[in-house]
Amino acid sequence: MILDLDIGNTLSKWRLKDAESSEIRSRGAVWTREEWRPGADIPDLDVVEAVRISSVARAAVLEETVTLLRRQVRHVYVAHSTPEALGVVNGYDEPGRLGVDRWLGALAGYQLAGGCCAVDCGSAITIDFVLPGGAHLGGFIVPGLRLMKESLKLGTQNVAIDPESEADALLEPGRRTVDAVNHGIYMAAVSAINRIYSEVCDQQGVALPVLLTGGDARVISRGVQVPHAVWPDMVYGGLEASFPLTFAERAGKLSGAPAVPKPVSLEKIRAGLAFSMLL
Ligand SMILES: Nc1ncnc2c1ncn2[C@@H]1O[C@H](COP(=O)(O)OP(=O)(O)O)[C@@H](O)[C@H]1O
Ligand SMILES: CC(C)(COP(=O)(O)O)[C@@H](O)C(=O)NCCC(=O)O
Ligand SMILES: [K+]
Repeated sequence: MILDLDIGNTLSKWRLKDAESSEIRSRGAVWTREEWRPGADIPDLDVVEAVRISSVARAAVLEETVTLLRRQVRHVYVAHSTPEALGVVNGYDEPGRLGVDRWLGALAGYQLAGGCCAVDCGSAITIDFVLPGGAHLGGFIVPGLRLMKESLKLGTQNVAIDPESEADALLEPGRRTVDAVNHGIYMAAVSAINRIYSEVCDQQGVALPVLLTGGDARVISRGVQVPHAVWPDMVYGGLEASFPLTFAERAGKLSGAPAVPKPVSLEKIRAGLAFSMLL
């Protein structure tokens, strides 16, 4: 079995993948912490022959995790942001400083769609752009829904946005604190994504497919107006592409990859942008 780990600032996600059949056998998530208990937090390591890790948590968390895993697992692969990989050129002045989850998302998105806009809706919402030739432009970092809510300190922390809510309902003015906050932060997040996408496509003269991932991808998806696909395994896709282990991975097949969304025309994006400037 292959154990894939995606250690975020809030949640550490894991999945077990069958090295022979490439099927996903199980998956889970625990709060990001410094110490793991195999068997309780993550699967028993006896069945694991290789681990692939993406981590943006504090360096100590990654160190502890790698030390623990190396005792029991033969192959431990840790992803890092590099100046170039798989046809993508990292747009950061200091490529190693780009969050590795963003880098893996960009690699997966490029592998799947060519140029793309990769949006990761987790503790932070990150919006990264890769042009069809493989140039990563850099991106945008906005606080995630949960961080925005916590920063307000209005006692509404524990009332999450219902992931089933209709986007229309979330656009109405709230008549109590919790709704005012939830609708406000939701609008802040989706307006930022919609606007940033249009601005960058306009600047670059290209309409890019949009891919969403992260814990809040589904609810944010309802408010994103441009065509897009939700790809919960996008970061794992970057791990697969960087460290291909199974037959399917070596053939370039990324698990759980959605159909590539067809972007609207650049003319339409520009018309939308021009219209929003008039208001
Ligand atoms: N069941 C859940 N438990 C915790 N957070 C959740 C859950 N469902 C959605 N979320 C949202 O997803 C975010 C975490 O998403 P994730 O992509 O795992 O973030 P990160 O990679 O930063 O740890 C939380 O901040 C919260 O807004
Ligand atoms: C921006 C992030 C905090 C997002 O992390 P996440 O929300 O997935 O936990 C992470 O990618 C990170 O720590 N990046 C380093 C800074 C940068 O990318 O510029
Ligand atoms: K993120």
